[in-house]
Amino acid sequence: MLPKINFTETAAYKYLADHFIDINKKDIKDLFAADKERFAKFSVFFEDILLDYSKNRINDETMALLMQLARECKLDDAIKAMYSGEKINETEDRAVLHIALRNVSNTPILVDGKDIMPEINAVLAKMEKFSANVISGQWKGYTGKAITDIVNIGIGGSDLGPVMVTEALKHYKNHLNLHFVSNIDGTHIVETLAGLNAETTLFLVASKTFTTQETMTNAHSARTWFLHEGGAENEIAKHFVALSTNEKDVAAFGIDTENMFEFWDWVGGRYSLWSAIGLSISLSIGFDNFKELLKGAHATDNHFKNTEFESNLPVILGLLGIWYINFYNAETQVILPYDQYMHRFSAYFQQGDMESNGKHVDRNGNEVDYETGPIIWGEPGTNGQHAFYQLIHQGTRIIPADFIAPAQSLNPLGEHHAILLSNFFAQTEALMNGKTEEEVSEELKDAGDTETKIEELAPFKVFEGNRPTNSILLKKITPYSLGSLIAIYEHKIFVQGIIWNIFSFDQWGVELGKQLAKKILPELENNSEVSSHDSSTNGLINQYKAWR
Ligand SMILES: O=P(O)(O)OC[C@H]1O[C@H](O)[C@@H](O)[C@@H](O)[C@@H]1O
Repeated sequence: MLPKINFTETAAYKYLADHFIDINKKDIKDLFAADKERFAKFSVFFEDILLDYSKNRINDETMALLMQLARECKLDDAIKAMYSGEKINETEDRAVLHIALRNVSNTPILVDGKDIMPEINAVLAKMEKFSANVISGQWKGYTGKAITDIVNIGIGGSDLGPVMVTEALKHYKNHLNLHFVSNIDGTHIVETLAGLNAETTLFLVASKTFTTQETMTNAHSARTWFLHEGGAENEIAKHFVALSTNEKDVAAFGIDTENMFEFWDWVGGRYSLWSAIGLSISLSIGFDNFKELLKGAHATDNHFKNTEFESNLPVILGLLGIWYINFYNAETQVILPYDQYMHRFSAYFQQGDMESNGKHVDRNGNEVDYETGPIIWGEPGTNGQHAFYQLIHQGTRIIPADFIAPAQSLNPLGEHHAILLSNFFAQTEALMNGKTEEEVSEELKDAGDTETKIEELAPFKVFEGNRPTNSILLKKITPYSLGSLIAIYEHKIFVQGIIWNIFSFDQWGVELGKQLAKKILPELENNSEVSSHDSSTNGLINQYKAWR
């Protein structure tokens, strides 16, 4: 059982509320001026990852109180509960064990008294063999040709992780072409299949439940396409495999359960890239690299479990988030990777974070009276700089930002990486320091502007600064370091969920829309006027019918 403590009733929370009044008057740049040790104090290494959190609106006391808050909320007990396989996903009566999927040290992990490691290792061995066969060309399509194209059909957690990781690790990929179909919009599958040859295409039907409407519809369309292109029913096994927990429905679809890669109900969809759902990753970069990804995540898992809170990256990041969300009323959190390969990283954590902590009922079943999960967004730098950074620099909201960059480029090209990184360093500096009216006036004077012009323009050119950022500098993007980084963010979400006293591993909020769509679908079958809904929904449906 997880602790069920209202964090706003802890002593630490009350101290933090008082402390906030004091620190809110301070500027980060003054805190730097007053403390030569600030960077050393507020930065921490984990292997080849450096987290610098010194450019935040914090001092020693803030961090000490945040750590106290974590202790009063019994974060340590919660971590132990997760790692020991307790059913901490109480509303679904399930354990939460993505950490087991990457438990490369193989220490037993028990669920209902049974060690789950042998099952995990068996699926990994099956993935290894299958990946090797497909990559080497030993696995043949129905006309005896090797596979050239892989199409992963899945949505949500059965899509976003594989997409993000295969993109982030594209540098390590082999000759196989990867495609991902998620959207129910027919355009997605039509456009994907348009360039493909059925003889050399392998479909991975990725769905934990194997009942998701989008995935099942797309999978059936892929099957129809395969048969239409010349494949026969009894050749489906050579071109369709399933990644799922639902053996019965996989068999009903016509996929040989020999070609099913299993996972388990204690793997949440948005935490499933480490499971059989990662088969597309293993096919794309080879199983050895997939294993490296798992190893990197495992290293983070050990760090999170064994390191004191004060030097624990997920704990620090989680608590800083709490500081801004619950004391500064920050509504969003922006994630800004300065790495083109990581262009889906923020999108991935939109599901990871928002589906986990977008909850308004606490673990006691009561409405919360504080804010929970933030809105997660972001794009890679430097593209974001030319799009939305204006609002981060000069808008009215406080937007805590995570800047992420690799020190080494995987594509060294002239000055590119130095220019990229100069922007990475400059942005956090600019957000912190801002630009005073004096500095602006000086600049305008140097440019030859008149006194009147200077007075007119200055207010618009002032940057108030004091905008908080974390910088995460990695040595290099490798399967291992990416695995570590993803796991850091996963555990950060866990930390925040524990403090907010919410259940982070269910997702009831995705159900209502699905139910209503199922009710509406039959109403779209004929042309008769619909009147069973509110006037807006009726009006929209009837106009659709008139225009289709
Ligand atoms: O893998 P599945 O079962 O197809 O689910 C896909 C997605 O469905 C729902 O939107 C949610 O439950 C997500 O968490 C999940 O990732």
